[in-house]
Amino acid sequence: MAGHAKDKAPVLTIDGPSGAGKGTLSQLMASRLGWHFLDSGALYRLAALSALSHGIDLDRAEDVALVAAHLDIHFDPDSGQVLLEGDDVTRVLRTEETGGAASRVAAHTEVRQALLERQRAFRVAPGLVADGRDMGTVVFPDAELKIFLTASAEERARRRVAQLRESGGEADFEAVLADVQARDERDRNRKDSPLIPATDAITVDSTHLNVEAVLEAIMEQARARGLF
Ligand SMILES: Nc1ncnc2c1ncn2[C@@H]1O[C@H](COP(=O)(O)OP(=O)(O)O)[C@@H](O)[C@H]1O
Ligand SMILES: Nc1ccn([C@@H]2O[C@H](COP(=O)(O)OP(=O)(O)O)[C@@H](O)[C@H]2O)c(=O)n1
Repeated sequence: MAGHAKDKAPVLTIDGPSGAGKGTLSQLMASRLGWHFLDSGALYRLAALSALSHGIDLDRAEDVALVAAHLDIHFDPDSGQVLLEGDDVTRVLRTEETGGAASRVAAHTEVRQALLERQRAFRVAPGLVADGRDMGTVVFPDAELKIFLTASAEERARRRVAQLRESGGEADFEAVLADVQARDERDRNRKDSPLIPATDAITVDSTHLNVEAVLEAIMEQARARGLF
């Protein structure tokens, strides 16, 4: 079939703004399909943390790209622990502050290029579910199924506050909403790989859907494309 990557493992991409449920749904879909999972945002977060730990100004594109190209990461799938250059960054990786730093380094073309092949290397049999901002537009433009997962900014901020509180942190709704909106704005307006649905993406608005309902909506699309 024209445009079908027959020689490559199939890919399901889930892109969208912060707190839309991409990570949750990508992991659920990966386990339903028995496929691998790529959390591309974690790579941008790790690149930002690595730059900060080396005292590199996040605005210096080429310097950040250099650390991004040489990330020394260990991920323990059983415990979920993440080590960066031997340091345990599991908790700091998920903070809103790190998300903001990730979005700053993600605006640099040099950094995006440095991470491109590393992301594509996750595409191995039997398949890949990839979560991010540009999975369907830039990294895997020939993906078999592309989902653009959205929700209102208020709902996404509510989810993030609940998530931060559950993990023992403190979170103020107005502050989180402002952070989420600032990050969306930067991600949508950057020149390279902005947050935008691929022309062939299916948009799923999760504002009024629980996780089960979103999973069912994505499963239906996956079934329709013969991914099961
Ligand atoms: N449809 C949904 N309804 C309610 N809560 C959700 C839904 N989808 C995800 N969540 C919760 O919202 C939080 C953020 O989800 P996450 O998957 O981390 O989003 P993203 O990866 O898009 O930033 C998590 O605590 C998750 O359990
Ligand atoms: N494919 C990707 C994934 C993340 N990112 C950047 O990395 C930041 C953190 O991504 P994330 O997916 O971990 O963030 P959340 O959606 O989990 O809040 C985003 O705000 C983007 O700026 C990107 O530019 N491209």
